[in-house]
Amino acid sequence: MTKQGRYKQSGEQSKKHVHVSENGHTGNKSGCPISKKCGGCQYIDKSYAEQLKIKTDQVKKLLAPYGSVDEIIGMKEPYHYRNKVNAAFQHKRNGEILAGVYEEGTHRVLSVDDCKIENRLAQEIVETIRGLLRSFKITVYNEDSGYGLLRHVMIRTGHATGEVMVVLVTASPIFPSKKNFAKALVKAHPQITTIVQNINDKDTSMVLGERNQVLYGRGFIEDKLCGKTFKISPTSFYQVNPVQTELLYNKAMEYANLTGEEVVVDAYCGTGTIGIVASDHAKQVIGVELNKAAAKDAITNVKRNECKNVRIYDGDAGKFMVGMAEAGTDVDVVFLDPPRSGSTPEFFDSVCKLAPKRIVYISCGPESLARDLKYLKSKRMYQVEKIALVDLFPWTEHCETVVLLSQRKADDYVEVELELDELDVTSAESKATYAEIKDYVLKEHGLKVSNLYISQVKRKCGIEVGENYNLPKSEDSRQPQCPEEKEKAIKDALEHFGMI
Ligand SMILES: C[S@@+](CC[C@H](N)C(=O)[O-])C[C@H]1O[C@@H](n2cnc3c(N)ncnc32)[C@H](O)[C@@H]1O
Repeated sequence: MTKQGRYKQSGEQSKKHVHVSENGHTGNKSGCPISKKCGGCQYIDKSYAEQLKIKTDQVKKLLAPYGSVDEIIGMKEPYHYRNKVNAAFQHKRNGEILAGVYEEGTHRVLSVDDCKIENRLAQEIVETIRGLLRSFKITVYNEDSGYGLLRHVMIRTGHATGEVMVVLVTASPIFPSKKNFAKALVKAHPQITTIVQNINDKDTSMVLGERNQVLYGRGFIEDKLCGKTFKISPTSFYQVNPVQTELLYNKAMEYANLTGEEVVVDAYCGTGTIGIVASDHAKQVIGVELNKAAAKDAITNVKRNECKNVRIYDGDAGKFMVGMAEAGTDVDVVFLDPPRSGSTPEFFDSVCKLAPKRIVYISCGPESLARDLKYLKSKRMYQVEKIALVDLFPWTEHCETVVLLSQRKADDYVEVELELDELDVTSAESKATYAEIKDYVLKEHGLKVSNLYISQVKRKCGIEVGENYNLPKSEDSRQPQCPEEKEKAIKDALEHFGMI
């Protein structure tokens, strides 16, 4: 759970404690009474101008070996931008209920009067829920004893649409008077468009469980970004600062420089936002996302925005790219927007095989970005052209980076070519190419093996090699069968490459 403070808005009061910095943005010396304990806003005591400078310096230092960094794109009004608010609850000894955030590194709930970054309405709704708990006799979950019902509340708001989703996370599916509770909540805040009960009955520090039950409305909200509409479910990823996200996506589109002719990959696509925004300017967009709920939302979003040229796949981006490379798909531009931990060598090896003209890397983790750029640099195929910074997370130490890489001229690098007979169209789950398997078998066993033998053994081991790949053309045609010795050697190779 993120650790930001919240509650009763006293905007006027907090203004008394702020100071104005050189660029007119305000800094906060004492505006948040729990900032030291909460730990969510590491830069709460700095002016906004100082925050931007620190972030720029940090990224410049990390990315110095790759290129120069453009001036950071800051937020005009860097307050109450978070469209997702999580609240934890706790009973005090005197019976009073606290609603707030966990004190950093603990599971003690901190109650707060004001949070600079969270959506104001969401904060008011949390406060209302806290009040309703007593009248509805709803108990608060106690992590130590395992008793109690309400574990967390998550509120997501659509910045452009004004839609509001309240997710009540309960430890049990049995929620007495839930419909009446939902009714009372909507009466207090008619802006709420949907209420979902999420059941989390596991002993875990994860906020959300796997089951959802809609108590009111559609069970999701919609928001708009760059003129497109997006469905947001309780569990799907959606950027928390929509105002800055539009600037981030605009920068990514500028870097991609699409003309309408390109085949584009949107890797780690979440609910499909980047690919859908790109789709008006591309021939075809292929999105891939691991989280099933997000991929499902992405498919809905493709239909919702009537994008005829976008296809979404559910799966691991690295493995998906391996499959694309092995199938020899034409790709012109790759967007990737991985989680903070960054991407993988497997992903970049396949990107190099696909050889798109441009790569647009969007990152919320400068360290993992630097690591990945180092890896890409070692492949000598791409060079960094531009680096932009967009501040998506004012008052915190986090920042978003966009990097444009373009393919170096052919004589600057050694191109790795895939042979046609390597094409094994459904090899998304394979980890080594046929050539790699052949090399291994020759080196380790001194045996030469054919593609046919490899495909026979792969099939025997239950590895999908494509419906008709290397199968006899007709029922009665005779094909040589892989001898036992070679079969053993190929199996050894498959084991070596972690394929069986
Ligand atoms: C930083 S988010 C970006 C989402 C989207 N591009 C956006 O702007 O909203 C990273 C996404 O990567 C997904 N993800 C994490 N690991 C993945 C993997 N191995 N393969 C594909 N997607 C993955 C997450 O579920 C999440 O939706």
